[in-house]
Amino acid sequence: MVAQYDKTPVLQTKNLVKRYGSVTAIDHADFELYPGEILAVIGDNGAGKSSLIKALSGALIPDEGEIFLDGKPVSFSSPMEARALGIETVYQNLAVSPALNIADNLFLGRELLKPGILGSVFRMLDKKEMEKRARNKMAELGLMTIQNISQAVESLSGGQRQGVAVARSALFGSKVVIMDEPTAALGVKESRRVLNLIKEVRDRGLPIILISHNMPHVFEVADRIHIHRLGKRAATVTPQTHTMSDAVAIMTGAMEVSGSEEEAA
Ligand SMILES: Nc1ncnc2c1ncn2[C@@H]1O[C@H](COP(=O)(O)OP(=O)(O)OP(=O)(O)O)[C@@H](O)[C@H]1O
Repeated sequence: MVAQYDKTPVLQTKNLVKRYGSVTAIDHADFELYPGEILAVIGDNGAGKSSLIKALSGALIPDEGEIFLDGKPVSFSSPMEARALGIETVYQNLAVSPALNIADNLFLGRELLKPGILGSVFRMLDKKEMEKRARNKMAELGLMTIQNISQAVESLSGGQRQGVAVARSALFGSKVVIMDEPTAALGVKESRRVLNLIKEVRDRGLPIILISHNMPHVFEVADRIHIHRLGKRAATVTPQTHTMSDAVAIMTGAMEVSGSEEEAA
């Protein structure tokens, strides 16, 4: 799917504010994610990226401002509410439960029950159906180098584990997938696989917000790059119009971006 910048943003914020005492973590931040794109969010430590992502995923309730999903105002008071609306977040650390198998991980917290009375009254899990759907999703995303869906996740490599987390988000994220530093703990080869997977998810129609400190990764996969500084967007650039050093300069305040450039980007 090609990014559609003439459409209504899938996810948008206007004038979002979050204060922690005297610290303003989100300072009237605007943000837009368009259909079909990978939008990277970058910024220096403490710029407010996590706070923004938490607001978008229901983990933080903003003090002011608005969030729009498909153009409609929304508010979430918990990550569960954001998930129910199709916003799925893959956190770096809480990606998977090692002791569980792949299928169980994919359906963790959203287990399918058997049809009829076995499910509705006896709450029996539909293991076969979950395994079938898990296998299909993993195959669809090119992850079936992992042969055995009932293999414990602790026996997988870091990249494969991240793959399971990405597959889970693709399975349930109906509108948006947010990925927080998905390659941070991975080696070169594994990072490559996960980056390809991220592109695959985008190409299948789910827009992605990618938070990363890894500039080469950002510049490789992002369609646009939202640069966050001092609690708000300093600029939105693309890998075609700006270099990595431009992005770092904007991030640190060494390069000023005029209002019109910000608007045009
Ligand atoms: N729960 C909190 N209580 C108090 N201050 C907070 C809290 N969470 C974030 N902050 C402050 O808000 C500001 C933005 O933090 P945030 O974690 O959003 O930045 P970040 O860009 O994600 O940083 P990093 O890249 O280091 O993770 C920082 O000054 C931080 O100290």
